[in-house]
Amino acid sequence: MIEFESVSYAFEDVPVLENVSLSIDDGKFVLLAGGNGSGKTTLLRHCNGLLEPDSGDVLVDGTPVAEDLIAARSSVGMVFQHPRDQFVAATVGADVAFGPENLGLERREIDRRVTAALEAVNMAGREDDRIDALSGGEQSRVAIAGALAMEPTHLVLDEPFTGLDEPARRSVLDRLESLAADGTGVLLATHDLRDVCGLADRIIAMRDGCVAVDGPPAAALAELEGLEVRVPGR
Ligand SMILES: Nc1ncnc2c1ncn2[C@@H]1O[C@H](COP(=O)(O)OP(=O)(O)OP(=O)(O)O)[C@@H](O)[C@H]1O
Repeated sequence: MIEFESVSYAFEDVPVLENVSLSIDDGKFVLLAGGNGSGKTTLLRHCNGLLEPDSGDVLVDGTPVAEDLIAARSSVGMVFQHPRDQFVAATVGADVAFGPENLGLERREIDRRVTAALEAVNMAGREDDRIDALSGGEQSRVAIAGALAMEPTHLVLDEPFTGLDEPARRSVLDRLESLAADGTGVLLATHDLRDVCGLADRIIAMRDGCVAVDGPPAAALAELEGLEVRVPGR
């Protein structure tokens, strides 16, 4: 479980998160909606300690993130908005292996995880491909595989469809749908709910650093007016 307890955070004295409290159960598909600058990225970055609250606490599986960063980062896999921001190696296999290598796992276990993570994103057997030769959709899926190789309980994604054409968007969405069906929790930040809300168990919407709406999709969608979020039918 990921829990935010009265979390506030400011960039240079400008409040960005204000008294955010919420908890996200394992195995749920949760959409984090909100317009530009509403605080989605900042909230996500608190889930695995990339940012620390000025006040309040973020807990993963009951432990404050700052107390055990390694545990939080094993439990919460992060996929950034632009996959290129997260690649550390030139080839697919080396990149996906990077996280498990840093956990100090044995080679056989690392190889097993890389194979499984690439299978999960439909990139099986592509270990030797150069990342810079992949399409945008393939890069996004490799970025997701890099997070999956840590065998996280939650996969946290920040606007993963940015810059993708429709087929690529569809293929990333299909992968997320099957991961969620297999029990991985998904927390996905987006300002465009049009073809993702059918997958969600819950929508949390932010406005000005606060949680403005939180509930099951049908109820939440009815309350999103004025939040700069694209919803089905609009
Ligand atoms: N590194 C930073 N320094 C100063 N201000 C920042 C920084 N990062 C974000 N902010 C500010 O914090 C606020 C929230 O930004 P954040 O990126 O969390 O919102 P967002 O909902 O993810 O928006 P977007 O959809 O545009 O990515 C914005 O006003 C933004 O300008």
